Amino acid sequence: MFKVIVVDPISEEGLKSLTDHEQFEVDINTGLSESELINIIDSYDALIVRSQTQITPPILDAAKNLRVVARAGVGVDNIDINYATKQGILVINAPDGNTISATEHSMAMILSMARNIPEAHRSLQDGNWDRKKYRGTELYKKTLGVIGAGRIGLGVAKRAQSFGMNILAFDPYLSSDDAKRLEITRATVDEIAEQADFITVHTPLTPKTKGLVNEDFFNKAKPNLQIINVARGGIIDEDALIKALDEGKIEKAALDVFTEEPANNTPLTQHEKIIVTPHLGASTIEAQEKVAVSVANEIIDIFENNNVLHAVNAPQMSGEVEEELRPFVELSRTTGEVGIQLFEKGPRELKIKYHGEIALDDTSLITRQLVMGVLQQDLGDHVNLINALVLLNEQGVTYQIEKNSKKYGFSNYIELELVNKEHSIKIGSTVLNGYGPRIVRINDYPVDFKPEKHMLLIHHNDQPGIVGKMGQILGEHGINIASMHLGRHSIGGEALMVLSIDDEASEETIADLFAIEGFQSINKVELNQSL
Ligand SMILES: NC(=O)C1=CN([C@@H]2O[C@H](COP(=O)(O)OP(=O)(O)OC[C@H]3O[C@@H](n4cnc5c(N)ncnc54)[C@H](O)[C@@H]3O)[C@@H](O)[C@H]2O)C=CC1
Ligand SMILES: O=C(O)CCC(=O)C(=O)O
Repeated sequence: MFKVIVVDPISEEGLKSLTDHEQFEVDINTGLSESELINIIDSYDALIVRSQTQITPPILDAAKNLRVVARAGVGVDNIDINYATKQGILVINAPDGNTISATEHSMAMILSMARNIPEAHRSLQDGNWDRKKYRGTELYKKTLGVIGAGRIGLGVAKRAQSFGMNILAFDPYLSSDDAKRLEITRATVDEIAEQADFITVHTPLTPKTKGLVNEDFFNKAKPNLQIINVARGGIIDEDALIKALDEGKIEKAALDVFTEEPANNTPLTQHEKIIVTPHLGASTIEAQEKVAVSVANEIIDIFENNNVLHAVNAPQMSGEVEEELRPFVELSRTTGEVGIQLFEKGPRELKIKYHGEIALDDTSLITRQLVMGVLQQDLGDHVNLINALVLLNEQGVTYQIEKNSKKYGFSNYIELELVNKEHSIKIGSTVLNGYGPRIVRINDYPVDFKPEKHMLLIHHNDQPGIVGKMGQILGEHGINIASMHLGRHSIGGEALMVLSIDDEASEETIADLFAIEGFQSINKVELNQSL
């Protein structure tokens, strides 16, 4: 039984798949303070929020059993993503459930602003009949600047086109092909500032987008500019906006979002040239149901099938893909475990190479498994697919990835190199058709073995009789050899022996083996499990 807590008001109808599911117990407990949530969170496996509840480090620290934080909406600014990631807690969102509602709200804001609807409504209610004062502006043949051409931005662009507007868009991910197909002109932020009659922003709030529309922008703007923000407070610098409106540099603004919400104590909500709504973009029956259905179904899929469709802090994972990549996934974690045990000291850098067909795949899951293998030795179960790269960074270890679709002797080849100032170790691995996962290279030695739970890797001189002596000593210690592989550079030169044994070798056994003439070093490798 998995326990889920819902801490913000969310469509209960939309949560039905979860509330009706026999494997899940759902508690709806909204309006909790931070300390109230801290007191109860440790018994829950999943947490569902909208935008009110702030998911802070103290809550995540107390959430000892939490696997998933689900945001029933797009923006995840109320969740401390970095901290959740560090704690190994998956964060998901519902990125398209409220797109249509936010798009339509943006159009409503543009139209209300252009036609002075809120002001005219209020004036008429006050007993006036003032038709001249509330003369508006047509959208037809005007230029709309869209900053952030994602789901909502493009939705607004499409609707604005049906009003006969020309669209300029700025988004680093908008390709020229897509722009052409959508009949949108790609433009810079400056070009939008200089040419647009209306502007709408639809980016997330990031260090790059914070204050993207600022005093400098307004100085370049046309005096008839009307601007809206239904994305996140702060993308338009609020002080600069008030100044530009007061100085007549632009004409009007419409805001659904604010840097501080609830926005009860700001001149923005009282300004005569600004129309406002209290973050209503996603507030429709349909959007709230869709986002609730989305997070409810995804939570079930995560706990039942390990499928993650809308991960915010992890690669997308699906049970199916994982099944397909399973041999590589297990092999890579094991490769990391073998690598760190052979390296002995802490590495400063990991160099990961993907060669052959696998280089064409999304390898993020495999990279994380390699890193998990490396870190698990010291960090144990705390490391998982969500936090592996963050914890690696915290250990002061960098990593780099090289991909080459050319084959490297095998149709697929993964190489992990652990590096520090003094030395480096390379472990090469592959999945052989019909034979499964294999380690095929250790440094410059070609080898071929399936990693097993108890192993010994012995550097020795290639000389007659050495294998017999080793077998005899292991026998005397009651240790059976399951398999043995030898790799050497040249006859009589340095060689590497890889032994799988049925039981762990004691320190005493290793000391006795080390006494064999010609043995240079012995590394004991203990894996969490055999492949
Ligand atoms: N007011 C409300 O109730 C709602 C607000 N939102 C907010 O609307 C915003 C957009 O949401 P979606 O369209 O669903 O997201 P999306 O992820 O589909 O689109 C965001 C777009 O912004 C672009 N972008 C990111 N950084 C940029 C930059 N520096 N300059 C230009 N473009 C940049 C991205 O490339 C992406 O195409 C988000 O902030 C979201 O939280 C979403 C739903 C409801
Ligand atoms: O849940 C809400 O009403 C806010 C929606 C929103 O801002 C978002 O999804 O980013």
